[in-house]
Amino acid sequence: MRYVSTRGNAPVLGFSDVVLAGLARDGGLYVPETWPTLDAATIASFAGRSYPDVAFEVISRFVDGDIADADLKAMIDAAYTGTFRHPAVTPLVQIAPDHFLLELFHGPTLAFKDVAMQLLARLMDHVLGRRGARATIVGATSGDTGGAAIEAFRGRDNTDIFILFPDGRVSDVQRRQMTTVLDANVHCIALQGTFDDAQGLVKGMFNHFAFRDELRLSGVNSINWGRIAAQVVYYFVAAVALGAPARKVSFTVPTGNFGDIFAGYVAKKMGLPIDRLVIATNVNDILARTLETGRYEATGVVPSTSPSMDIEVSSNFERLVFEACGRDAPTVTRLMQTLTQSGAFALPDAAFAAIRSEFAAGRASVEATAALIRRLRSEAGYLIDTHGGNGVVVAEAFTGGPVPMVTLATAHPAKFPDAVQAASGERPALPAFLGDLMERPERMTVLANDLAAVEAFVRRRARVLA
Ligand SMILES: Cc1ncc(COP(=O)(O)O)c(C=O)c1O
Ligand SMILES: N[C@@H](CCOP(=O)(O)O)C(=O)O
Repeated sequence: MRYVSTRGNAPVLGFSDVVLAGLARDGGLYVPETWPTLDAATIASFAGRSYPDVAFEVISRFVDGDIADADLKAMIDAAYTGTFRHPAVTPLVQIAPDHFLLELFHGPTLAFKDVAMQLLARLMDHVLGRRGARATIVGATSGDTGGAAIEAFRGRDNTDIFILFPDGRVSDVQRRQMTTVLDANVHCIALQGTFDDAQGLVKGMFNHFAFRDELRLSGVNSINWGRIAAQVVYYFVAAVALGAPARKVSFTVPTGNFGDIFAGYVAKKMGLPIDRLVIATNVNDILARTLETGRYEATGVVPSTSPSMDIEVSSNFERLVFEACGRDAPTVTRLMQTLTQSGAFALPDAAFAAIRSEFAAGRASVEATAALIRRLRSEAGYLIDTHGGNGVVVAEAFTGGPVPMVTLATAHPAKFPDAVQAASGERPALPAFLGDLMERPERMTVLANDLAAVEAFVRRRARVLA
């Protein structure tokens, strides 16, 4: 399996190199040259098997021998055995006759990011160890990626990790999950800007080749194909539990950077019979507007009660545009340059039609999500977080037919206690192992939204230069 860039002008790489590369050198994102497929009998055989077993079946199609099967199996087992607080790893919960929640928050930092990050850290460590190399990881977070990455990479000898988060725009729990980890290889940067600014700086560091090569940069955001590959697994696990491949299943995904729902699209490309893929946005609804008008247009991010979805530059949308444009890399390059220059681009007609044939979309206001949280608590006895709540609000417009709907519950409600309490009257408690989180000492550095300042900070701290 080889990987090509969405912009067509970067080296073609194998899986191990793609996992270390993060962003492609032409500014694009790596995707498999062709989609691996699983036939119906193979998908049916997943029924009743453990999460690590299914993960190996799916992920090995993307690794394609680049890492020995025995090593890959061992890393998958270690990632998903004993690290998640539920034996099923990603259990399903029924909230209505035809509506299920896929709980993705049973990992160490209580968000779906743990599912991929627990494996990605092991994969990167393995590849670096094999090469006797070190890397400097830079990542941007709107709240959850950062904590999951720090937890997965803390204390590792081969990597230093620098996480940029928007100062004052993540919840206290999210911030403390990052800033209270005091291992020497962990560096938290409270950026004076938005998540889009943070992501822009990360991409700026990757596109500054002298810096990128000197620091041996790697990325752990969903620009990294390893993240997407690991997230594909739970679509298979959930759909098979509900009767696939004999029965179609729909998914609604709370969306920001488009990585999670793109993983669903990949599962469909691989042969999983997915009926609808529904994009759920909050008030930052650039993707819902794009699905309506064909025009991707930034209007400015507004803080909401679901801060992890407060995103306008939705990185992985580029992977979908690449597919929808018939893998025409020059067109993707032109559209992305237009976005950088003017803050907007118009999808070509055929690409717009292709996207609308695969996806639906909707938005959830802060008020609608608060009402939903209250209703779900009183009617179903279920306390959902604001991000999953956005998903359910949007999903309910698509339920009622013969196809079951699965909404991704992407975070534990205790990550957003104030918003969940304001909506439901109940303050969700952190699990016992995080009981003293609010008392632990914090360490972070506040930096301006300035590439040179961030690069200087990374250069001063990175052990790769020692
Ligand atoms: C809790 C939560 N839900 C949903 C999302 C959106 O996921 P994605 O960025 O993959 O679209 C995020 C951030 O990524 C998140 O942290
Ligand atoms: N919501 C995310 C934003 C980054 O997304 P990623 O999946 O590209 O890492 C976060 O919580 O940080």
